[in-house]
Amino acid sequence: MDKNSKIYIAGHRGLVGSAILKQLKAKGYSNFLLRTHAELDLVDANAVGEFFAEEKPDYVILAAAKVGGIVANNTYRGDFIYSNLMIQNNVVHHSYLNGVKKLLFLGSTCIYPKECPQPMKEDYLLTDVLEYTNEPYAIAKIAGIKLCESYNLQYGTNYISVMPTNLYGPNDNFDLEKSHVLPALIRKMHLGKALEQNDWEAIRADLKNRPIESVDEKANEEAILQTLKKYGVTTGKDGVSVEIWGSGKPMREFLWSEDMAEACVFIMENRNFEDTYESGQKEIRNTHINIGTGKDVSIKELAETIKRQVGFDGSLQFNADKPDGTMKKLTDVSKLHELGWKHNIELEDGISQMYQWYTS
Ligand SMILES: NC(=O)C1=CN([C@@H]2O[C@H](COP(=O)(O)OP(=O)(O)OC[C@H]3O[C@@H](n4cnc5c(N)ncnc54)[C@H](OP(=O)(O)O)[C@@H]3O)[C@@H](O)[C@H]2O)C=CC1
Ligand SMILES: C[C@H]1O[C@H](OP(=O)(O)OP(=O)(O)OC[C@H]2O[C@@H](n3cnc4c(=O)[nH]c(N)nc43)[C@H](O)[C@@H]2O)[C@@H](O)[C@@H](O)C1=O
Repeated sequence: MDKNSKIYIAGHRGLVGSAILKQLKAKGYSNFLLRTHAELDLVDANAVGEFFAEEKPDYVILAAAKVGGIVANNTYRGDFIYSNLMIQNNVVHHSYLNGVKKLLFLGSTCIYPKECPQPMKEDYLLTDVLEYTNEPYAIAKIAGIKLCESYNLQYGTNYISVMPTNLYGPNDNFDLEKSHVLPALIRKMHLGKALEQNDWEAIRADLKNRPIESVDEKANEEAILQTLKKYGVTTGKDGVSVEIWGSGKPMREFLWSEDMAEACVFIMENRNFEDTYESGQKEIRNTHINIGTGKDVSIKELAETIKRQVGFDGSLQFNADKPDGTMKKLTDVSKLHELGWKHNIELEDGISQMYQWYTS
C-alpha cells in the first residue's frame, strides 16, 4: 500500500474499524473511503455493487460484521448467520469484480472446535464440532475464510484472513445484554460502585451516555434500581452485588483493539496470499492467521481484576443459568510471531486504559 492508496474500511466506527483508521492515519495514510451502516448497508448486494463500481477502492479492510457477546450470538442466531454471510459475500465478491489489490477479512477464533486442542493452531480448523452458542456466527466466519481462500486460488486475488481472539478497547459495545464480557463487566462494576456511593449523578450520566431500553436518566430512582437489577447490578441489605454470567471458570484471551489494529496494518503491509503456502503444495488450506496474545485468564480472575481497577467493593454473584460457552480457546500465535508481530498491551494495563476511556 502506498500512502495515497484508496483504502475502504468497512465498519470504521466500530471497535476494530475505528482503531484501524486511527492506526492508518498515524502511519501517514490519508485517502480513506468510509461509509456508516446507515449510508451503506453491506447486506444489500445492489448497493454494495454500485458503491464498488463507483468508488473503485485499491484496498479493503472488512471490519464490518454483526457482532455481539455470547447471549446475543445465541439469541439472534438467524441474524448472525444471515448478516455476516451477506456482508462478506457482497464485499469480497465486489472487491474481486472491481480489481481490489488486497483485502483483509476479519474472522474470529470461535471458528475452532469447541473441544479444540490448546493452544489452537490454524490447522485445527474444521477438525471437530463447534461451540453451540455461537455456531451460526462461526459458520459464517468459516465461510468467509473459505471464500477468500477460494477466490485467491481460482481468480488469483490477494485476500488475507485474520482470526482475532476476544477484543476490547475504545468504542467497544457496552450494551448490558448484547456486549462481550469485558465491557459488560466494566459497566456493571462502574454502576455498582456508583450505587455503593449513592452517586446518582454518576448513574444518571451513565444512562444518558449509553441509554438502556425501558429506562432513561430522567426516570425515578426506583425504576432505575429495578432496571439495574434486571441487568445484574443489585442493591440489598448485604450491600451491592454484580452478576457474573456462568460459572466464572471459562478461560478467555483478550487483546487490546489498538494492538489488533497494529497487527492488521502490519499484515496488510507485509503479507500476501502467496506467502501463506509453499510452492508446489497440492492442497492449499488454512491460510488464515491467528491474532492474539497467547495468554488467557478465567472469567473469575477477569472479574476480580476489573473490580479492583474500577474500585467496586461489593460482591460478585455467579449466575449458572447463563451460558459458559467454550471452556478454553487460547490461540497459538506462533505463525504471527514468526511474521514479526507481537502484542504490546497486557490485560491489566488495557483494563485501566479502557476504564479511563469509559469515564472520560
Ligand atoms: N469484538 C470482538 O471481541 C471480536 C471481533 N471480531 C471481528 O472483528 C470485526 C470487527 O468487530 P467489532 O469492531 O468488535 O464490531 P463492532 O460491532 O464494534 O463494529 C461493527 C461495525 O460494522 C458495521 N456494520 C454492521 N453491520 C453492518 C451492515 N449491515 N452494513 C454496514 N456496516 C455494518 C457497524 O457500522 P455502524 O457503526 O455504522 O453501525 C460497525 O461500524 C468483526 O468482523 C468481528 O466479527 C473477532 C473476534 C473478536
Ligand atoms: C469474541 C467472541 O465472543 C463470543 O464468545 P464468548 O467469548 O463466549 O463471549 P463473551 O465475551 O460474551 O463471554 C465470555 C464469557 O464471559 C462470561 N460472562 C460473565 N459475565 C458476562 C457478562 O456480563 N456479559 C457477557 N457477554 N459475558 C459474561 C460468559 O458467560 C462467557 O463465559 C462469541 O459469541 C463470538 O462473538 C466471539 O467470537
